Amino acid sequence: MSRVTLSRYLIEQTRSHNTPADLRFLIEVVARACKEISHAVSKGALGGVLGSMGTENVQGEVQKKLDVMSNEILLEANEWGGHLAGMASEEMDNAYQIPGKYPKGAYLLVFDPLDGSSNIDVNVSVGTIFSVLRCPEQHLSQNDALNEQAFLQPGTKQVAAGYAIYGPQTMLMLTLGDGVKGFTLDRELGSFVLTHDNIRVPETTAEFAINMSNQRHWEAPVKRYVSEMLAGKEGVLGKNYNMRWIASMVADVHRILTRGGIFMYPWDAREPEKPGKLRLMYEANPMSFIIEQAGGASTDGRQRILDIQPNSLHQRVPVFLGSKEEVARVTGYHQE
Ligand SMILES: O=P(O)(O)OC[C@H]1O[C@](O)(COP(=O)(O)O)[C@@H](O)[C@@H]1O
Ligand SMILES: [Mg+2]
Ligand SMILES: [Mg+2]
Repeated sequence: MSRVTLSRYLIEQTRSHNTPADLRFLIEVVARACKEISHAVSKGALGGVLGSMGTENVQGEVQKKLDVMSNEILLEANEWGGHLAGMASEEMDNAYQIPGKYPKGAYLLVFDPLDGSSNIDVNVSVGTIFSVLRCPEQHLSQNDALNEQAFLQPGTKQVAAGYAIYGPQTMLMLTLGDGVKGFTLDRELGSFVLTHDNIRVPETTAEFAINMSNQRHWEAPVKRYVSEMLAGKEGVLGKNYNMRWIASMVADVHRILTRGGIFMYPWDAREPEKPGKLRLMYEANPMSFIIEQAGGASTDGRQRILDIQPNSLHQRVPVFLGSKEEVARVTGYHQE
């Protein structure tokens, strides 16, 4: 069997689907950075990479050493590639402009450098989530400093999105807007190899993922939906549901891409002023693009996530994504 590496797949895309060459190079650079992060994560205590930095990010969350390292790896790898005008990250207060360069690259890269990092010290799968947007024309001129405004585009404008998952295997899941492909890192070859073609999320499911400890703080539609699932065969939904919660969005979404399910992180009343826990730009948008491209659905309970017009870089959002039928059900409950 001839192996299709990520590079070969991207070259084919350039030839047959007119994927721009600079987008192809950009994805290659991100994939290379993910290999480096995978290597750092896999070293664990041997590499002295576990534990916290003793700092907080802009959102007041404790930064792990690997959060900061992963962020630096992505910045350094992409800074001089020539394909970007700027980057934004969950771990940086402000948008990052590629220094001293004209003309600027055509794209913007947005990422959660290490998702699920609270799981690092207990050796559970974590990952890198990324999203690629076109830099709006007016921000490409020589004199215009790149600011947050350039990034505030709805998820429908993404030209590519993906995540790398660092688990028993390191995988890269990618969409260029034409389905979802899965690549597994072959460590001997040093390449991501296409192993999962045409990934589809089943439309129905009997598996849900939510942090149940927040149940008492949820809104009524979410309480209703989860209690109906818990009622099982004897309840109104007429079937037994299974529950999983890894507390790493990449790992929970990866399971859903593999065998279906619904993932929920709703608004809750612990911090009522926060719309949700997950970040629109770094987590919800790229994952929603991937899930939709695999035949699933994604909403904030009221509207399609990809249609939301962002108003700030670090904006948060409630998330309901996965198998179409279940996402439609819980979204419908919010509308009743
Ligand atoms: O600990 P909780 O509240 O269940 O939250 C888990 C969620 O938080 C996250 O870890 C947030 O991501 P970060 O690790 O990038 O901050 C998601 O991956 C996950 O779904
Ligand atoms: Mg995250
Ligand atoms: Mg993170």
